[in-house]
Amino acid sequence: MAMNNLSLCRPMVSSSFGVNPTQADRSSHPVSLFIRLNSPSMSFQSIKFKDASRGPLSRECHCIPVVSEWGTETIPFSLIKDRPFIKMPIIERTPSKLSTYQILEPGMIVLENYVSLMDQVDLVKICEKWAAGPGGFYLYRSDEDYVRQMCFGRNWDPETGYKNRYRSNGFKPPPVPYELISLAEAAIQDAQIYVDELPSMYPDTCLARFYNNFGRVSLHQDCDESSDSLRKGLPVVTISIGSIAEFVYGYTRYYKRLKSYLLESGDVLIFGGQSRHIYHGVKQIGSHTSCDLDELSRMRTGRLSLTLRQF
Ligand SMILES: O=C(O)CCC(=O)C(=O)O
Ligand SMILES: [Fe+2]
Repeated sequence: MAMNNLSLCRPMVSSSFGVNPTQADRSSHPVSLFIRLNSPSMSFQSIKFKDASRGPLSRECHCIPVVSEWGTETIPFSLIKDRPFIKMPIIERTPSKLSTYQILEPGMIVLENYVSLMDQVDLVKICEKWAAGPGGFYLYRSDEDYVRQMCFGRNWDPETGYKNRYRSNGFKPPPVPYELISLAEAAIQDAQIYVDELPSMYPDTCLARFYNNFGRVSLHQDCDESSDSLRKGLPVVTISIGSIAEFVYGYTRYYKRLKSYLLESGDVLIFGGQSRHIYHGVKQIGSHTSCDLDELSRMRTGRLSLTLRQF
């Protein structure tokens, strides 16, 4: 499988990148009421969040962590459930569903179904190359086995930001895979057609997170990048793979004013420009995922998010 075909996931903007009115329900609902209704494969019953009764998210800023047990090194963690030989069927690399987009706020957009199934499988494989090695996934909450992370390009951790070039185990993060760089750049270029004043950026760092079905990330702003990057509003690009995630966001930390959006496998979320400092978090992970992805990638049940930024 040719990895460099990743660029093919970029939709033809003029033909397949229109707004699909049926997708309009996906965003801007109050958090507590949000139900995704628009997908034939997903009804209210089929979205099972593990802990729907969770209260407001606590505040977390990447600059000011609220937990002290960050950075626990753990035993190797493979993204893959097991390693059977899978004969890959020939599948089109173009997205199977129509790519659409939703503008969430000025400078903030989701490119829905942007990454084709086969490119998602490739991205899982690329991450898996590093996942269980010394630079691979580690727990950042020692008492909660919910979210693991690893870095490409630059080391980042919630306690020290980008200050430590090496992980606590002495490992320097591998370079950002070029497939991820070109995907992020293509996504930004496509987004710039619809979003005013969205600057370009060259991703030199990528934070990969793997959430199991109890995973979440508290409300925070991404504010550890260089002052130049922040001042220019260089966008943050997150690729979602696997289980659906309830992403919450808003210009305030006030829980009731947050909006919510369900990110699905293959979606790319971008926020930059005026929204670069927006508060955001992952409230919960649902059990719904793509059976095809499950079968082809053998990724563990959960969500892989790949967040690219320019330091
Ligand atoms: O996983 C996500 O979608 C968001 C992750 C995030 O906010 C971050 O890494 O700063
Ligand atoms: Fe973030």
